[in-house]
Amino acid sequence: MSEVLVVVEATREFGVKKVTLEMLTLARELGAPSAVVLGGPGAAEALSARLGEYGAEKIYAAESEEIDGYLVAPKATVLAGLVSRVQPAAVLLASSQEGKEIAARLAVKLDNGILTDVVGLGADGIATQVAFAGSAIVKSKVSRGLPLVTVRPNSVNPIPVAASPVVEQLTVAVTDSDKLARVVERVAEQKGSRPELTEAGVVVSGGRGVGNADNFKLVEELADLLGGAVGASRAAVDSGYYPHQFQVGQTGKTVSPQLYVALGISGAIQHRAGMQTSKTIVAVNKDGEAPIFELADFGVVGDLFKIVPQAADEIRKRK
Ligand SMILES: Cc1cc2nc3c(=O)[nH]c(=O)nc-3n(C[C@H](O)[C@H](O)[C@H](O)COP(=O)(O)OP(=O)(O)OC[C@H]3O[C@@H](n4cnc5c(N)ncnc54)[C@H](O)[C@@H]3O)c2cc1C
Repeated sequence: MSEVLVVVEATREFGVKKVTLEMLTLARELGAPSAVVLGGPGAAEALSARLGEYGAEKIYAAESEEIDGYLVAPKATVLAGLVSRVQPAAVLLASSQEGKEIAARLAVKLDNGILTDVVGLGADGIATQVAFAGSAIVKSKVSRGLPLVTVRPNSVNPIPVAASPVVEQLTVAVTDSDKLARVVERVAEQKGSRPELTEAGVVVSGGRGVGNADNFKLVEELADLLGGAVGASRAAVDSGYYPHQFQVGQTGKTVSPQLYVALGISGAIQHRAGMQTSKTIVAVNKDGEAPIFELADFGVVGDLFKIVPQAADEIRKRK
């Protein structure tokens, strides 16, 4: 069975990211999953147990200060060498900012096609892809080279299958032009206890209808009760109600949780672009004609300041 390379996304504090486990699950349907860890010295050892729990049969470890100390260029170079040698059935990266940039550089180096924002991939190489800012779902296939795809977080249900991965150390040889953008400092994001927005199973978002920054406590309270992340529309962000890194939409983050709750959000096309692949959408809006209701699985026409506290009380009771 051909290998399928999964490029590992991980953080220093929390280890392997959920999207990596999702990609390993997807890779198992396509061939033999091999995880590729690109990081500083010792990076693979810290991650290997978790990667094995999700079926990684092999781990390629490219560990070097040259990988850790520079932006994505060295990673693309190492990957290009590995892909040329192994000739995998497919290469999967996360549809994150970094994953997409590595994939794009890899595609150029290999003169290979690329598909981004993929939400499904068959053994025949046909991908289901979210295109045109989320307004279209298309079937596509890389017609030049191997399937090189970036996978959107939350597209696949991660299922563990134990494996005992063999670790192979890769030689890291990068060029001077790979080392033009050096990392000078890393600052851990202040996150609190909420899950990361793009990886959360539940997202509760507030829009201009929330009215002001203080009222966003209501959005946060509901998110916390549901164990979810908080999002915001651009109008809410532009009005200063909530920080920009939580913006959902065409010019913000793309989310695809099991449950998306939209509070006081009208449902403009640019907002929908970032959340319309959510599995279940619940909307609360006092305007029954708001476009968000065209998309919602469950809609409540009413004042969010009455509805949300009632919903929160009910959730507390049932807990
Ligand atoms: C190039 C471009 C990129 C963009 N990118 C994004 C993007 O990434 N993300 C994004 O979100 N937008 C984006 N926008 C903006 C987008 O077009 C909309 O303006 C924005 O999404 C509107 O945000 P909103 O729904 O919160 O506000 P509004 O459209 O003002 O809607 C507020 C809603 O709240 C309801 N409401 C008010 N009070 C209450 C209450 N008490 N209870 C219940 N409901 C209430 C109202 O009925 C209304 O439907 C972009 C626009 C452009 C041009």
